[in-house]
Amino acid sequence: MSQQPTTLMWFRDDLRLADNPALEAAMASGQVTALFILDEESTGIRQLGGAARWWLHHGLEALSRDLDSIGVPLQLHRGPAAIILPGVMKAEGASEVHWNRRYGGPERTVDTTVKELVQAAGATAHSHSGSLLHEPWVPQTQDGRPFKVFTPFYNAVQRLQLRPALGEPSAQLPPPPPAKQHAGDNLAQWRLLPSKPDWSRGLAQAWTPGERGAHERLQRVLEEVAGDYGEGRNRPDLDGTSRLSPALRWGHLSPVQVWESLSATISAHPEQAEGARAMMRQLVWRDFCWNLLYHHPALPTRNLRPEFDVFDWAWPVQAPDHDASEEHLVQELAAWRGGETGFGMVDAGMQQLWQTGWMHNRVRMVTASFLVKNLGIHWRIGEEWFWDTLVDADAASNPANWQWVAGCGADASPFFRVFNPELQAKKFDPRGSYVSRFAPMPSPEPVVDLKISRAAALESYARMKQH
Ligand SMILES: Cc1cc2nc3c(=O)[nH]c(=O)nc-3n(C[C@H](O)[C@H](O)[C@H](O)COP(=O)(O)OP(=O)(O)OC[C@H]3O[C@@H](n4cnc5c(N)ncnc54)[C@H](O)[C@@H]3O)c2cc1C
Repeated sequence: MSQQPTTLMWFRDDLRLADNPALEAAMASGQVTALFILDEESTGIRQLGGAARWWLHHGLEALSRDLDSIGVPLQLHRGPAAIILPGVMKAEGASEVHWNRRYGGPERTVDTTVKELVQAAGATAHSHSGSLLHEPWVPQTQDGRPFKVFTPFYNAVQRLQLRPALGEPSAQLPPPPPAKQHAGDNLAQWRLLPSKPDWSRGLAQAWTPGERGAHERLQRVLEEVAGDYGEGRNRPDLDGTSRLSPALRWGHLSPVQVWESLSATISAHPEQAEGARAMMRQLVWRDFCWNLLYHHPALPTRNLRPEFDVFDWAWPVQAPDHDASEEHLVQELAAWRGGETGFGMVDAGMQQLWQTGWMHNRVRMVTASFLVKNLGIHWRIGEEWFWDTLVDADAASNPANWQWVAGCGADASPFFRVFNPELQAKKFDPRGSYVSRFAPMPSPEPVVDLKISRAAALESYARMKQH
């Protein structure tokens, strides 16, 4: 039997076997060796947050087991991808590498460099579309520009043809030779898990990272959540949303798989169509955020609306009785992070985030609005905290949503919407069960006066508009 050429599959944000276009193509063309590179050194690549590292550790363990079952070895390497990947190709004698595309600025630069190096070495690099519903350059306005507002983007996406989801690849034969010596790191060497203290118990109780856990949750969502999503989605006290965000973030599921499953639910159970369609619309929000990042690579750090650069969150100074000293702001920030602001909905959200690595969307909006508008602290500081603590933190959805709440984002969100955490709690946690589950008791003294701080925010905004 002739020896098949070795092909590399480079995993990144797509830790799954099924509906993985790059893996499918790699397996069609040769004997596959899989690779994951922990790259925290290439220019501009953002270091993963603590909760993300926890997820990555377990996600890679699961991936490695799943790959084992189809006879594909997984190598782990750490360092700049532009050095590591060509090195692995050489060591393996690989003539091809496949990956699913990434859309952040620094990641795209790395991928372009890697492609050039691979080609210069006489091999080929193939990129595939596997992590979004549609590539970010596909939905366009009538005059060929990227969208800046969600609703027309959503309408345009509705008119596009979605690729069909792929199944799981069959096992490769003959079985691979035993792992070569020095074929990468051991996962434990990366020390992705927290120790001293180990704060991950709540995360471990809440989540099962990996493709299997993701499919189990998807099944449950289809059976029990999607139909009522229209009403349940705003209720943090209920299991009313999919909680698939980390599975989508790490690519244990593709958005195409979720979309297809929801479409099938609509066909089989038309009475669930409203809820399922509302959930599909949220998947388009995910694509929209990646569109924004693709077309505005500075999204994680720069206001999308430049007029906000002038005023840049300096308004607490304006509130008559507000202590705007740096020391006081640091205390307020600590109260926000620690869930000790004295506002039940904010505190419950921040505690849920700390304990489980996830927070309900409505509460994310409330806590973000509170930080930016009532405490007058820059959205970037909140974004960084979420980046560190969310298991689903991603380079597009996190800053895009922070900017949306702050009012400086691309979407036409009215800045004047300052969420009132007390009213939000009454409306969306009517029995108080969410707040009493997560918020500390007794509730601390409120760190700020809602009315005064709101008025100060609005006044500063009005002044900015006059600028
Ligand atoms: C300040 C702030 C920060 C956020 N940071 C992130 C983040 O880092 N990563 C992240 O995935 N989401 C983020 N979101 C969006 C949203 O809160 C989460 O996607 C959602 O709460 C995840 O829960 P779920 O899976 O149950 O969502 P569901 O309501 O079940 O929605 C289904 C899927 O659609 C996508 N989705 C839903 N809402 C949004 C949205 N507003 N923007 C982008 N995608 C969306 C998610 O992939 C989600 O899993 C943020 C929202 C806010 C207000």
